[in-house]
Amino acid sequence: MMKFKSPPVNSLSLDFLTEFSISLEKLENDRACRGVIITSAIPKIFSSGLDITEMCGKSVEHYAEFWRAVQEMWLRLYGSNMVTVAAVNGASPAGGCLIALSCDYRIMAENPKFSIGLNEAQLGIVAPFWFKDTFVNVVGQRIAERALQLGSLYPAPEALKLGLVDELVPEEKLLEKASAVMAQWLALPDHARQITKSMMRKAVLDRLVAHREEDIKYFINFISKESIQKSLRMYMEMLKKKKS
Ligand SMILES: CCCCCCCCCCC/C=C/C(=O)SCCNC(=O)CCNC(=O)[C@H](O)C(C)(C)COP(=O)(O)OP(=O)(O)OC[C@H]1O[C@@H](n2cnc3c(N)ncnc32)[C@H](O)[C@@H]1OP(=O)(O)O
Repeated sequence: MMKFKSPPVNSLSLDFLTEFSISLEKLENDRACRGVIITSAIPKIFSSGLDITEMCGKSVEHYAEFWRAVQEMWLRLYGSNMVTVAAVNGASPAGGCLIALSCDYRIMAENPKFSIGLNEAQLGIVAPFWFKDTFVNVVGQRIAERALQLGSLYPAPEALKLGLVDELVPEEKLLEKASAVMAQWLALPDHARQITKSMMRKAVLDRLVAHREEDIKYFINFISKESIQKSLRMYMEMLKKKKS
């Protein structure tokens, strides 16, 4: 089991992403480890998504390093040979949602206050093609088109209806259920499951691998625009104001 613990809200900073990727690599190389359950140690928060401060007012070199780390995390998780189960025990916007979507199975706590989705459009930014592809592979083209354009965050019951998560369980039963699902998936021979998983995900993974440097350039170009920087600053101010 991997438990995110980066207070206050498990934002995906460069350090967090690097540590996450290294942990995934270690587990992947450990023949005794056939599956991983991903959850959070922070109450009410799975992950608040990419750390916005990493995308604000930094150098081009920093943006490149950060984006490469985001790509690396996704390539490792989406391309993992292990069985991956997300036990979503709190809010899961944007990059948090991407992590859940990249797993093989998503179980969410049945709390309508917890929401999940790719809300980038609400921040005035665009979910990259590989976020979009991952989303489409889970919910299908029509639901993804609407959800991504509106940047919708869905409360747990709605997320279930759309197929964004596979099931809801009472929060106190989340890990028990995740373990039961893991046991069910691990009952199959690894080889057949892994080849099937790779077959289903290969095209989407290959697309980023083939365009990785181009994608970094797009990101830098996009995020460096003054209009985008302004949107992000306003969004951060709004988050801070919400408290007072
Ligand atoms: C041509 C096309 C080219 C495309 C190129 C690519 C373009 C760029 C693509 C970028 C993709 C981005 C993906 C992302 O993941 S962006 C991040 C999106 N995340 C969010 O919108 C979530 C924001 N946060 C919240 O909604 C709430 O914080 C949350 C519900 C998660 C928790 O609420 P709670 O009330 O418990 O906590 P607070 O809001 O008070 O937050 C506590 C402190 O944490 C700070 N915070 C929150 N989220 C983030 C974040 N994502 N990054 C950095 N910091 C964050 C918040 O400001 C509070 O800070 P202070 O205590 O200092 O006030």
